[in-house]
Amino acid sequence: MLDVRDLKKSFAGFLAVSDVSFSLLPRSIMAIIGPNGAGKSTLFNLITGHIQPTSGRVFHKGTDITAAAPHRICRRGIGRSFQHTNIFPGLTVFECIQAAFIAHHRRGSDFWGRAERLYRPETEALLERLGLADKADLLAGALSHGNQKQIELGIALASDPDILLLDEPTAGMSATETRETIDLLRSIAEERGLTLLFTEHDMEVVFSIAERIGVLHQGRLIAQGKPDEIRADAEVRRVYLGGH
Ligand SMILES: Nc1ncnc2c1ncn2[C@@H]1O[C@H](COP(=O)(O)OP(=O)(O)OP(=O)(O)O)[C@@H](O)[C@H]1O
Repeated sequence: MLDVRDLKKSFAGFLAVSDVSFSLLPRSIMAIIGPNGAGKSTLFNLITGHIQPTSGRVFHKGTDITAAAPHRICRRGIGRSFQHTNIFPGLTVFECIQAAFIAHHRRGSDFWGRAERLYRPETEALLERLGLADKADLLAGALSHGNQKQIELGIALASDPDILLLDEPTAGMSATETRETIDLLRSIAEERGLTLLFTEHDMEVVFSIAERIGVLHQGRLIAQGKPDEIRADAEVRRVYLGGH
């Protein structure tokens, strides 16, 4: 589904990502973990075309997508949600998701169509699935942080991705919201046959949902493998996991 080969990004001589290689099988769930500044966001930005690599390649289903424009990569089926929520606070929850459907289907410039009539059933179904149906008419900006992250997940799902990149999907959530979000992600991924790649600082989240884990340290992927293998890896324990 995704093949990252020898990816490298240098910022004025500083190697933020260094020779990173890994592959994602269809329907797999992989976490990228590592301390602050390890290069996780840079790696995601390289995959989604938001920054250009110094060298290395990214393949999506066998096609080289290295350095393609972000909207093209999104349209190919690589969706993303960000660490800091990226919603329109002045729109209702319904309008946020509806706008994402409209944007994905490029209907925004449809002069004769009334935007508010478009994609209503799709929007309603997705809100229902996210557990946000009862909040559809509330302003997105007035919702809890956890609900706003769910809206963001909905915006990413509206583009019907086959891979979803999630940057700290449970950051800032309460324990209950975190548990609900993990359950939601797992079940939506299964239903839609999604491949998930996510970063996360909460090790409980990582070890409860990831089938594979990659550990970034100073830009290098120092280990990758199944959760048990990562837990037992001496170098990973030394640089990152500590007591986990
Ligand atoms: N545009 C940039 N110019 C220069 N240095 C950068 C740039 N973007 C990131 N870096 C540096 O690259 C390194 C990796 O940063 P990155 O944000 O990818 O780490 P991260 O693992 O996502 O951290 P966090 O967990 O805090 O989000 C850091 O040292 C950062 O200062």
